[in-house]
Amino acid sequence: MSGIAENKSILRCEEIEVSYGAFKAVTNVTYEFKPGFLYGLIGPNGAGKTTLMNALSGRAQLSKGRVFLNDQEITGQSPHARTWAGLGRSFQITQIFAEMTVFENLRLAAQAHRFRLQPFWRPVGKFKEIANDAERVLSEIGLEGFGHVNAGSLSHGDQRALEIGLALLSEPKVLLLDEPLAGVGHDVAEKAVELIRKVSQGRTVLLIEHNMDVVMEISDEIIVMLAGEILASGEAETIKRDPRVRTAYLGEEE
Ligand SMILES: Nc1ncnc2c1ncn2[C@@H]1O[C@H](COP(=O)(O)OP(=O)(O)OP(=O)(O)O)[C@@H](O)[C@H]1O
Repeated sequence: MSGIAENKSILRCEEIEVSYGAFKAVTNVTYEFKPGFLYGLIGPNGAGKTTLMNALSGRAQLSKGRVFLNDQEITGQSPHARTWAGLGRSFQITQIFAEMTVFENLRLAAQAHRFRLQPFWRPVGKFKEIANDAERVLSEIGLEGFGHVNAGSLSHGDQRALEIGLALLSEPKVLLLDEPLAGVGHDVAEKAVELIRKVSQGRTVLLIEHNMDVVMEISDEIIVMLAGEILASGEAETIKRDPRVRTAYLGEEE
């Protein structure tokens, strides 16, 4: 491997493959994710986007290939170990505790992170710092007024924001977002896009999103998948003009 290329990427996968029996959901994917970039991952249903994200986060087992975070090989590490190493993710399916308040949800995640960092903390400062972490993220995700509301009674859009907040509490360097706008109404989508922009400051984000306008507007680089492989990648304008993408994905003839 070239030393220069390795130093430039924060996350890298080499020739990865995920198989379900004889079916290859992801095949021969090699990619370097640069620090501070926002990547939009697109492709038709079943193209392998979520599987690729799962392969990076450790939720899908590789049948081939390797994954590196900051040049450290993480192939075979558990999702938890990867989270601790700086690879965070939020899910397509809601992960929040509906019966607990928004603040309690955040505080639990903050507590898990703090205890992992410093398991032998003195209890005196502990609760204050955990509460501060939770407050900071509450404001970062724009839910300041909702700390005491039960998470289950938040609007769908605010629940998605809370999920992003839970992921932020592990202080990820790389954040994987699987359809954070899914089911979010038009009226709040703009707010959600702003949140994604905000959380992408100073970190690398990989975003799966079906809304093409959003992806084209927000991404520094777009990765197009088709049938388990990367068909094309590049800036929005390049991708929009790519005849392979237009034919295979956007459904247009050249
Ligand atoms: N656990 C599994 N067992 C068997 N097949 C699976 C499994 N998970 C995914 N697949 C298959 O792998 C392929 C890729 O699925 P994946 O969910 O990664 O696609 P996607 O691009 O994220 O699609 P969508 O946009 O619909 O979410 C699909 O054909 C899917 O049916």
